[in-house]
Amino acid sequence: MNPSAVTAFCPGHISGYFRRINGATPAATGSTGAGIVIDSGVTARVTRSPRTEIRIIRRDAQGKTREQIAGSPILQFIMDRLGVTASVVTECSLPIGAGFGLSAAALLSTLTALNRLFCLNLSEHDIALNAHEAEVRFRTGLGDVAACQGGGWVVRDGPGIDARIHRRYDLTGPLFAISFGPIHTPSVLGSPRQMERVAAAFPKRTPRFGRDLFSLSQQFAVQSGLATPEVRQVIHLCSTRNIPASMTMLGNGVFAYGPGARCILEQFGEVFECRVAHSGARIIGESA
Ligand SMILES: Nc1ncnc2c1ncn2[C@@H]1O[C@H](COP(=O)(O)OP(=O)(O)OP(=O)(O)O)[C@@H](O)[C@H]1O
Ligand SMILES: CC(C)(CO)[C@@H](O)C(=O)[O-]
Repeated sequence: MNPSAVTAFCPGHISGYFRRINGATPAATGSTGAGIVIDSGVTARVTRSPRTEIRIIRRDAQGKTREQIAGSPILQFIMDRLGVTASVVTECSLPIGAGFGLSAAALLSTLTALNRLFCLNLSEHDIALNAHEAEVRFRTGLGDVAACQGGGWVVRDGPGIDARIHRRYDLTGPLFAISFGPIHTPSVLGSPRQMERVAAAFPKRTPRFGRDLFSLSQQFAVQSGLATPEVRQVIHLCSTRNIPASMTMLGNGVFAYGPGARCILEQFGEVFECRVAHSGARIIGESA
């Protein structure tokens, strides 16, 4: 029997460094780079409905609603493309637009849930392809969908979801992040001048281990000109205490590794704690 409601979860992704690659199609367009798939992301609950209604809810650590947004053009686009209507409620606790890859997580969790609700017979590959193409079209991300197909800290060797992706799990401790506010991703990704600086700052080698990812990302954040003064200040303070830290691409924020990071970050604002995720999008519940 077909379920009446399905809930799916997808982890978020913090990009440490990236370079835009333009392909002939959205599927072949994306980025290479490295980042961390995190165990905090987006949960999407979908139910049958004659009209599509989308609600985004952001909650605090206690489950209290902090923010509610009606509608999501990118989710609406993907649903129109699939030819389905449903009521969709997404929930997250990390801030939107702050470099946690939540648009990719929202797409992947919603598509995973819709696929089950309507028995669409899409493979995981089809789901990732649809999500990636939507991200590229809307300029909301380049490499987040590719990364969120699995867990770990990741190095992506090419653009798109079929690129070789190396997943590693040697960052076993807690990660902490703060946000000074969003950065409008489409404006940065759509600026040829900014993309030139980003390409020039792309590291000449790949990270050898988890902490190395932070060093390369830090150099990239500064050399690309993307690091804001407040991000630079926090990263500098972390460096003086030997704490790996860098900028959450593309958000005005910092992510840092290890137990000592919390007390530094909390001097600057609300601290979000997460860990490296071990898997990508999945169904977490359904009702008959
Ligand atoms: N949790 C969510 N639920 C549903 N839609 C979302 C969610 N997060 C983002 N979106 C959709 O994606 C659009 C673009 O989001 P945006 O790229 O700014 O967020 P992000 O992915 O968190 O940011 P970043 O690219 O910095 O990682 C939003 O305007 C919204 O329509
Ligand atoms: C462009 C980007 C930094 C923003 O989300 C990310 O998608 C990436 O790493 O390609």
